[in-house]
Amino acid sequence: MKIALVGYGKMGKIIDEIAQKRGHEVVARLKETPTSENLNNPDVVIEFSLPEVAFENIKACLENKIPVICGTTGWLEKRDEIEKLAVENDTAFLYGSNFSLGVNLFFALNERLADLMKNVDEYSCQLEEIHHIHKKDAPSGTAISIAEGIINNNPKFEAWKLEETKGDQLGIFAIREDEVPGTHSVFYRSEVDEIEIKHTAFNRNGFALGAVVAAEWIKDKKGNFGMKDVLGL
Ligand SMILES: NC(=O)C1=CN([C@@H]2O[C@H](COP(=O)(O)OP(=O)(O)OC[C@H]3O[C@@H](n4cnc5c(N)ncnc54)[C@H](OP(=O)(O)O)[C@@H]3O)[C@@H](O)[C@H]2O)C=CC1
Ligand SMILES: O=C(O)C1=N[C@H](C(=O)O)C[C@H](O)C1
Repeated sequence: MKIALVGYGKMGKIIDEIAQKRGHEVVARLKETPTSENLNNPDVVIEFSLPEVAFENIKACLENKIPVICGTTGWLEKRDEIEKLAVENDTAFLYGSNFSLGVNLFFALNERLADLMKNVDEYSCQLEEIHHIHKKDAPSGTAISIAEGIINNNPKFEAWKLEETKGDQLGIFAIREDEVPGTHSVFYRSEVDEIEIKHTAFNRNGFALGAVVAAEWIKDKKGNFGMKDVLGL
């Protein structure tokens, strides 16, 4: 496949390497808004840029009828508009807050545990995410996905907020530390014990591989998708 990379920072560079190892041609490496010219006629775009520019980047690609794999987080208030554009332009869009296989298995485990806990009043629930000091958004997109998984499976919670859990607001602590690639924990605490489920990324390779696998999957698809569709979870 011909892959265009929109956003060429920590993630873009690793995706470039993995895509080429898997036999793909990387036809663009952009650090600016994509156009029909600078994209260089790709089969698919993989977008890992910044929260403040992702919407315009994705919009430009979809309006050129090019399918997009988006990993950029922190822009989801405009997701509905993007998903409408994908349908209107007869192309495909796939957003993943986290493309690693491990985190997507963690998402399924988290939802099952939340369902088990919905009738158990002895435990409080708290989320924690730890990332490198360069990260622009908080909480992480992965933490938001985890929170949404709990909210959708446990009616005790209506929404999420930064900091401690209070009433029907599920708390997320966002910690920025050194060069941490991404660690996510869910804690259930009672007066007598604690249950923790945790995912620790050792590096960014799992994120990058998942994005390239999603790009291979989305070819010839139409509509809006997530990593659950790619992995069959
Ligand atoms: N879904 C997932 O699995 C993962 C998602 N992410 C998310 O991906 C995003 C990128 O992360 P990361 O690579 O670490 O961030 P970086 O800051 O390392 O890279 C961002 C890149 O975007 C470039 N950029 C700036 N403006 C534009 C623009 N208008 N159009 C296109 N590119 C632009 C930057 O260029 P310049 O260097 O000139 O500023 C830089 O190359 C973040 O939102 C992060 O949360 C990260 C890891 C995994
Ligand atoms: O910025 C990062 O690095 C990461 N961001 C994503 C997120 O916001 O969840 C995914 C991963 O945790 C790394």
